[in-house]
Amino acid sequence: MIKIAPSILSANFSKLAEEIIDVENGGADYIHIDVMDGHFVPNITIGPLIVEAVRPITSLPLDVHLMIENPDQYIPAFAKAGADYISVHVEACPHLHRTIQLIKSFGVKAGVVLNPATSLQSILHIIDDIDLVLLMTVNPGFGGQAFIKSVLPKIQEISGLVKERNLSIEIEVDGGVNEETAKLCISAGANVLVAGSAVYNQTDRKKAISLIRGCSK
Ligand SMILES: O=C(CO)[C@@H](O)[C@H](O)COP(=O)(O)O
Ligand SMILES: [Fe+2]
Repeated sequence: MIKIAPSILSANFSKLAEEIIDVENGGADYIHIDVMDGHFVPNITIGPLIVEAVRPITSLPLDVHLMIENPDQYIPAFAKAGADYISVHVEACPHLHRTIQLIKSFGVKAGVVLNPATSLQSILHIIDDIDLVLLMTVNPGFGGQAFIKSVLPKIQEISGLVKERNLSIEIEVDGGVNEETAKLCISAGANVLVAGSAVYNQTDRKKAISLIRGCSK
């Protein structure tokens, strides 16, 4: 079962509630929220206040992707704001195991994110502790970038590991996912596809979501 997580980064923020309801009605499985701090990545976006405002708008799980330095400082605020998943970049976590325990202490599902250049080796020690692995298929910071195909073997590698060890970890991909690149990600073993521009740049979001999921309409 392939899940689609539209990223609101590409939504029209002047009517955010409508934009979220539109993708929920269109069959989205999660709402992906990109949090950027202007330090870990060269862009600034959303804070806990927006997560809190979005929470009552939808019954879908809120999938919060933290692209920030020192995530431990802000995890409590995002958890209290209503995040269902909080994912942190391994590149921003010198004490990754502690950070994952902090996320889970709030009853929130814990994810780890790897930049395209980061190898799976960096998360092997915490593989039994996490709910989700997010593999970036662009360099984080902006929507609308081109998919980096060289990440595909890493998706296959984590997928093989998850099967071999019979783990219940979701494998999410993020960046440049569209109707075509989605097929490559699904074949490699991903089961959650984040899509920002490929959903929100279309007027018919239901059709866009179906096409990314691999349905014919
Ligand atoms: O985390 C990020 C970017 O850093 C993403 O979630 C983007 O928002 C995805 O946008 P598209 O590449 O699908 O347009
Ligand atoms: Fe993201």
